[in-house]
Amino acid sequence: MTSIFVFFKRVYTALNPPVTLISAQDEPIRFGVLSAARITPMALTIPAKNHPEVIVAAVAARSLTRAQEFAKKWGVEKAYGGSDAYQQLIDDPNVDAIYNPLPNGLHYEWTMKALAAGKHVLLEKPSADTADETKKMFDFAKEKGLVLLEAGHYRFHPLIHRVKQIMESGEIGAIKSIEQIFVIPRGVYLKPDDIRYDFALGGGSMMDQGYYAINCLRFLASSEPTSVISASSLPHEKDSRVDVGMTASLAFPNDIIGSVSTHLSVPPRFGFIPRTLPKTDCKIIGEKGEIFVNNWVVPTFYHYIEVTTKDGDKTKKRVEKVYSPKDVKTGPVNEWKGENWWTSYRFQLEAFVAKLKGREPVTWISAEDSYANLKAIEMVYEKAGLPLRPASIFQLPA
Ligand SMILES: NC(=O)C1=CN([C@@H]2O[C@H](COP(=O)(O)OP(=O)(O)OC[C@H]3O[C@@H](n4cnc5c(N)ncnc54)[C@H](OP(=O)(O)O)[C@@H]3O)[C@@H](O)[C@H]2O)C=CC1
Ligand SMILES: O=C1OC[C@@H](O)[C@H](O)[C@H]1O
Repeated sequence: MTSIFVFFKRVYTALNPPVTLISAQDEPIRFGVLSAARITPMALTIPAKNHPEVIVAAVAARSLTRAQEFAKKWGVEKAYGGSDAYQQLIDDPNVDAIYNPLPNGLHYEWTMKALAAGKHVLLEKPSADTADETKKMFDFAKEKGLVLLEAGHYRFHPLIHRVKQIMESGEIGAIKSIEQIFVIPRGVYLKPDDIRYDFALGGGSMMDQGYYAINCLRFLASSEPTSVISASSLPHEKDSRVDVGMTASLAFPNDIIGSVSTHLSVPPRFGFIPRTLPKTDCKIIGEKGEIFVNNWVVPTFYHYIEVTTKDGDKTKKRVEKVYSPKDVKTGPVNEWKGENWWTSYRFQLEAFVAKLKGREPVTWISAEDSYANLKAIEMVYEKAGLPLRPASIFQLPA
């Protein structure tokens, strides 16, 4: 009974966090949002309510009505609409940082434009359609002295750091394999015309759930894949370049095999029993045991880590949950700021603002890391015989 109450309280507070007054000592960071994308409330406007140094100052959408509705619903001060709205937002002198949740294929163009206008950027994952574009954006941000962060939010939540800590403790012995499954049920979240099914916009399951699966493999293996052993895609019926699903197996240093399985549209069981929830599981197999992690992508709602170790004939099992940094008993994560209801997006916002303010964020996703993730995604596409997502034709004016 207590745990059901704790669950509801945590989820309710994550979605309705206490509103924090803007700090009087410091200038707040004023965000502008490119588009009225569905992810924005979760990734920015809700966490911003609770951040004492963040104001969501403006939103731009292709339709003014849509921008105004979004602004009204989420308490955003200003709305820009129309064909020039994105540029107007970027040029707004009251905006310090841009949140870019446009379709993947537009990430490069609008991030480059925002950086050119002197704005910091919190950029949705994956950074761009190609590794080459990713490098160009991060190089440009460095040249301009601006902060650019790929919004790989799960990496800012303490859960995945605890998983890595268990692996590194040697408890399950040398790591042999890491398996990632991230699949979402048909019809519940994505309509047939979703941006994820559009090749020109950088669609495909490897770009979407594959971003996380590959990222988590690389993070937990603490290395880059040396080759893709096999990769097989489930093609979209209207455009075979778009992978509705992908399974791939990758070789990592130290004889670790990583595997990913992604799907944008898992059919109902037996063709008629609907599935409702996405599945995000990770299984790490070591020489002396296993770690199973359920729901590491959005852990605040619910998750568990199950550690199984073998000692001769005896098998020991234990379950851990890491909602707050304090749940990690030893090591630097214990010192992180955060509550059990903080979402991965709230932790991410904390880090992004810290970086902008010249403080040291507790953790970060580097330019090299963002590049390497796209590179690994490209290796999978190549092995599967699919073309890379199209590079943007946008070029910054000289
Ligand atoms: N971090 C996370 O947990 C998540 C991240 N994402 C990432 O965020 C991004 C957006 O995803 P999501 O919110 O699901 O997407 P949506 O389709 O809801 O939003 C995309 C926005 O892009 C704008 N847009 C501009 N040009 C086009 C175009 N040609 N076609 C379609 N839309 C266009 C639209 O803006 P307008 O309002 O101006 O019409 C639309 O609101 C993706 O990169 C995705 O990978 C997505 C979900 C979760
Ligand atoms: O980033 C994401 O996280 C959750 C998924 O369901 C979604 O498709 C993806 O874009």
